[in-house]
Amino acid sequence: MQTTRNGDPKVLIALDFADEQQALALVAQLDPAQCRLKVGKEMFTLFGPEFVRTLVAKGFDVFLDLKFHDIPNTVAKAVAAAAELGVWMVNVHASGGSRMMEAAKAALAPYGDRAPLLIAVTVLTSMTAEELNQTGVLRSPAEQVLALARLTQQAGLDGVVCSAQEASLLKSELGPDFKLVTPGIRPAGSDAGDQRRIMTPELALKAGSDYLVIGRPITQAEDPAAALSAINASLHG
Ligand SMILES: O=c1ccn([C@@H]2O[C@H](COP(=O)(O)O)[C@@H](O)[C@H]2O)c(=O)[nH]1
Repeated sequence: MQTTRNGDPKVLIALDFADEQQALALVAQLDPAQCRLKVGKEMFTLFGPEFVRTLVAKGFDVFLDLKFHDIPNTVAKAVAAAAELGVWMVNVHASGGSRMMEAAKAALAPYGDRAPLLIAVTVLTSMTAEELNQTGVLRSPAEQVLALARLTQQAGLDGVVCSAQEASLLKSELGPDFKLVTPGIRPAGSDAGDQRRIMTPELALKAGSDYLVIGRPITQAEDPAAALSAINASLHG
């Protein structure tokens, strides 16, 4: 598993921008010891691997959030390509199944200590119980998250993406070392937007989240660096 030069900042800032220069202007105000960065589908599709390499070269730990979901051979090759970029974390969808997750894990073995953390998405934090039911899953979000997290742990991955609302359940069922990465984080008073299973940063950390994914509450703030500092202060307080 990749060792990091930056300590262990808890906040992963979701860089969801259509304009690369706007994203880089924000990054210029940030310190790799205070946050990590997440690159998702929008920026990767627009600006490709070179954008990821730029962030890595600036000394940031990068979570490449492309949520791979495909046949085992394809996903294995995709996570190996992510490892080549030098990212700190990469993810797949747990609903791709055990064989797919095991293939992804095996593809990272040659990277040894340089391998990124490999985690799996359970139930998207934007989904309600009703929306989950519409996909044919009749369990509650918490039950489905736990079932997929167990499958992920059995496949040998490092952790899952879930909402902070499931964090205490997962920590008690799966143990302290299994990493919980939680989007849907909203400081008190901020707009939920399309997120549904949300929690404040302080409560998420107390509930057992290892890493908090925070996008718009920081990136759309009048002063993003100040918004990050306030969140970090609330976590240490
Ligand atoms: O279940 C999930 C998985 C991924 N995400 C991603 O996290 C960020 C959240 O951004 P906000 O602006 O804080 O809502 C975004 O990039 C999503 O693609 C998620 O929200 N939920």
